[in-house]
Amino acid sequence: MTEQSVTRIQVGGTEGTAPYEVLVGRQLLGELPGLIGRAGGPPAGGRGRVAVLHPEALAGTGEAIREDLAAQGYEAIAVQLPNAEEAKTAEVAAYCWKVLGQTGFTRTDVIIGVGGGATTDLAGFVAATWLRGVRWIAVPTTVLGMVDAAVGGKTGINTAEGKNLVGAFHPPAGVLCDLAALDSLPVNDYVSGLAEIIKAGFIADPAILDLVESDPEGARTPAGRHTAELIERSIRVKAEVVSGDLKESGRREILNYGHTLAHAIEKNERYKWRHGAAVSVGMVFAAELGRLAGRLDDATADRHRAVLESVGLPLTYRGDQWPRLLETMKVDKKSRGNLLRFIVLDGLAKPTVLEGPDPAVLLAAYGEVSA
Ligand SMILES: NC(=O)c1ccc[n+]([C@@H]2O[C@H](COP(=O)([O-])OP(=O)(O)OC[C@H]3O[C@@H](n4cnc5c(N)ncnc54)[C@H](O)[C@@H]3O)[C@@H](O)[C@H]2O)c1
Ligand SMILES: O=C(O)C(=O)C[C@@H](O)[C@H](O)[C@H](O)COP(=O)(O)O
Ligand SMILES: [Zn+2]
Repeated sequence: MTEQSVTRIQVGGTEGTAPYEVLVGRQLLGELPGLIGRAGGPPAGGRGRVAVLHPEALAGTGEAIREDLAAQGYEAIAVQLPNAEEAKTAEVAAYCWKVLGQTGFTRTDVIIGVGGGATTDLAGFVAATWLRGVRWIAVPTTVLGMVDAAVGGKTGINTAEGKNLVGAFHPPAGVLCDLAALDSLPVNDYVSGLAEIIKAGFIADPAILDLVESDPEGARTPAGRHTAELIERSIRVKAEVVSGDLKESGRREILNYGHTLAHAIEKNERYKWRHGAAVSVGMVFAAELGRLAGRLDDATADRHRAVLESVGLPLTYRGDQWPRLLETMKVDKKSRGNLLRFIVLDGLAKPTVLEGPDPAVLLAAYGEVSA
């Protein structure tokens, strides 16, 4: 991809939803008005209303986008959200509904979520629920947001009982990934997104793992020589999966690799852990579970620790938390009644579901990630 070129990745429409594009490039914000129009925007002539939802850390960016849209004739408001997971609450959603109600937001108006995955999850959830569904556009500004959260239509909030337990499947009308946004991303947040990239490598595209292993230091920075390819390959993995299973009735579950334990860790840490850090530990756990269940070869299981550690992601969690983590995993969205279900690998890029593993095997796998 050259400096000014834009990569367009298609996400197919399914289950009554429209197809959309994920744009990857630089200086992409000029694409917003066109996307708003294609999003079934306001009546001809009228520019209508646009709500730019952004985190506190991106107040300048949010206001700049609002000003630009106002200059183009939109009635544009900016709504500041808390940073990170503090945005993914019912209270913040209710605040957004109040603002939209007071602004007279109608079904031809558009919500724009500008921020990381926590912001786009909340913005998408507000779009899914306001007036039973208005259109929205995602402008992810983190690695994790670009390669995963903004694509695929999963939106939602956390509750005291668990991660993402309230939400809706509500695909965006388009996704703008401006790689320039990554220049200001703190390194720990940047590295957190690498967990989802490495996940895509293990479940579907092993070339991603080769790229990370060839330059782990470079993988940790926006200036890395493989940055654009790592991001685009990961988006393509997600786009291909969600194009065939929007509502996770089957194959989409593979994108949840490492997440059963990850979400339990995030809840146990009161959502203070970065999602990617929890997913990293969750993937090592899932690899050990696959190995102990006789499904995964040693080389691929061992490769998990090597690749994740090479970019600075954690491999272990507190060893004294198993009972609480197990309880939380029971309300994981992949569970069916009392049946625990895990995504494991039958080999590299061969994800599958392991149903009802022996509790002793689960405990032994946890022992392998216990600090
Ligand atoms: N819906 C999905 O399919 C999906 C997929 C993966 C993850 N997620 C969710 O995404 C969330 C994690 O997203 P994340 O890793 O992007 O974290 P995040 O949204 O919490 O952002 C991390 C921090 O960086 C700040 N920030 C964002 N962009 C920045 C930038 N360009 N420069 C400087 N600071 C910036 C944010 O304000 C925040 O403080 C989790 O809640 C996870 O559950 C959702
Ligand atoms: O898009 C999906 O499907 C995923 O599982 C992607 C995950 O990386 C993401 O964290 C997702 O939010 C987890 O889904 P959940 O249904 O377990 O909340
Ligand atoms: Zn995830």
